Amino acid sequence: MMAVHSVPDAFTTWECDRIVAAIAKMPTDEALLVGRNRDHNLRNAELVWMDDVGDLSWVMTRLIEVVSHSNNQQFDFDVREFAESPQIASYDAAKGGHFAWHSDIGNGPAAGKRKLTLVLQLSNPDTYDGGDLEIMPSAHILLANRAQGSVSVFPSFALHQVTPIKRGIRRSLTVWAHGPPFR
Ligand SMILES: O=C(O)CCC(=O)C(=O)O
Ligand SMILES: [Fe+2]
Repeated sequence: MMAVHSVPDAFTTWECDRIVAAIAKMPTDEALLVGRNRDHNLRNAELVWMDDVGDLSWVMTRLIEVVSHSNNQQFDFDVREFAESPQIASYDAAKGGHFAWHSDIGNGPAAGKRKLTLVLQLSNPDTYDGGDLEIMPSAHILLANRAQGSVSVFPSFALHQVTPIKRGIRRSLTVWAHGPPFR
């Protein structure tokens, strides 16, 4: 069954705060969508690519462990590499932050090989309203754990969205695991 694999305490709140502090100094890109379209009806967020930030290699090490464990526990997909930098997104209520229903499998050389999507909740859920990550791995919509430090892993083809944020700022880290196309 293609559900969502949830890891409640993948990172501590202290670790999440360290990641947010490291990216706070970086200039942001306006969110580019799969296929590099800009469409604020679909997504409004600001992005930092983790590979552009100074030493966060400990984060990548942990992300690889979590994805490997989730894949072994639940998916058993043929995943072989992390072909793209993790992305840290900020959704700001003051800017209409959201991301409408989409799948992460795109047309580019890397986006076309996405097999698993991992999302880490970087923000304390008491500091924002809305901004829910909803995932539809089958006919039902699942609400991702909002707890800071929790991780949700799901097939990259599954539709998912971030509902409009109503108060505050929500930050998330997304990383994809890649492999040969499904067949
Ligand atoms: O911010 C999130 O929770 C999801 C991000 C996302 O879906 C993506 O970057 O493709
Ligand atoms: Fe996505």
